[in-house]
Amino acid sequence: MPSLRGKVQTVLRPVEPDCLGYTLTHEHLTMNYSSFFCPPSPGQEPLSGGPIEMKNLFWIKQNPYSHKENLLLYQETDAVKEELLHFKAAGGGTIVENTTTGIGRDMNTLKKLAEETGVHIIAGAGFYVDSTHYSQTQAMTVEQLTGTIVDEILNGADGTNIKCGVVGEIGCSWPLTQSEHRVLQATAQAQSQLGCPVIIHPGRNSDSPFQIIRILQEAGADAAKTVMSHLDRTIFDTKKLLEFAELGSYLEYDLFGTEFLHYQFHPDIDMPSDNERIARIRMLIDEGYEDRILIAHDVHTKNRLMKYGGHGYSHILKNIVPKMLIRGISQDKIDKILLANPKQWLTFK
Ligand SMILES: CC(=O)NCCS(=O)(=O)O
Repeated sequence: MPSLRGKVQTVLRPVEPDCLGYTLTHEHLTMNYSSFFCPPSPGQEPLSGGPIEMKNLFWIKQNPYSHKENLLLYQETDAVKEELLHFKAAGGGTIVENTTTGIGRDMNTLKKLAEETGVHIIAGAGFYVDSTHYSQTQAMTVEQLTGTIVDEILNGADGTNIKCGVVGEIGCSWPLTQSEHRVLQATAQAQSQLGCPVIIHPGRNSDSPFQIIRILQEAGADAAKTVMSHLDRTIFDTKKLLEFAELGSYLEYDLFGTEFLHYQFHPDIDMPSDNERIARIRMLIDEGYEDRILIAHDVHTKNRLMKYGGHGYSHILKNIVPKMLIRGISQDKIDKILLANPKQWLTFK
């Protein structure tokens, strides 16, 4: 088995890190999120069925998890292909596809999309949050879970010979469950065997990222090769965010394009706007963390696609980068965030 050291593993083949180009480190191209359906507020039930139309788009934007069809991104491969070509035309090179076991990972579709668009696609190994763990997953030991993750990277996932190139997004709830704890330990063991990149979906509590990094490190992981996703909705207090940054993981703001009044998964959380995300990133750069920042959109519902009036996969390149420049983030720093940092993270050690 040739070593992956110094390479990035896409769904087509291992490639040289220099060929990645602008990289979004947290997206989904095909996924089934139906198990996270949130029943709508009383009186709004009729809105959750039926097709996505102009007249219900605003409601879906505010209640993305209450519209049944909106959760079935896997039905939109043709639109996703078109939008990947749009991403490429906007200067994009690579997408890390974070769909793991439990939310409908589809390796064959990822391979086809990579072949047909020329965009580098990197697939995720491992498991999403506990509520999606199969009973077999719940029953597995850390060693067995490690074996599965390693196999998905070295030999291929889901009965294919198409290989994953990162571990994650590894799903964590708050409070963390025992099964998620074992998956984290297995993630750390796989990382220490393979030198691979890891990406984590934390629970919706500001203590969750700290707990996760501690568990990973105790099990042998390298925080410097690990991404903490979804910081947009997880750590709001500046002092606490800087304390977390000190632990050494990548700091990912990956919900660009998500702007709504009411965050259905956690009503106590006010989802920030894109302008607030840019201000946070600016603060982290000013504090010296420019080598640790990553950004993405985490497209995972249909309404985020351009086909349905959403921003697609090009919003960061077309709209966020120009706004970052206006807010005093230099092109040099932007290139770190979209080019150098992803390349560094994705290269096997
Ligand atoms: C696919 C996925 O994990 N979506 C949820 C993102 S969120 O930050 O927990 O809302």
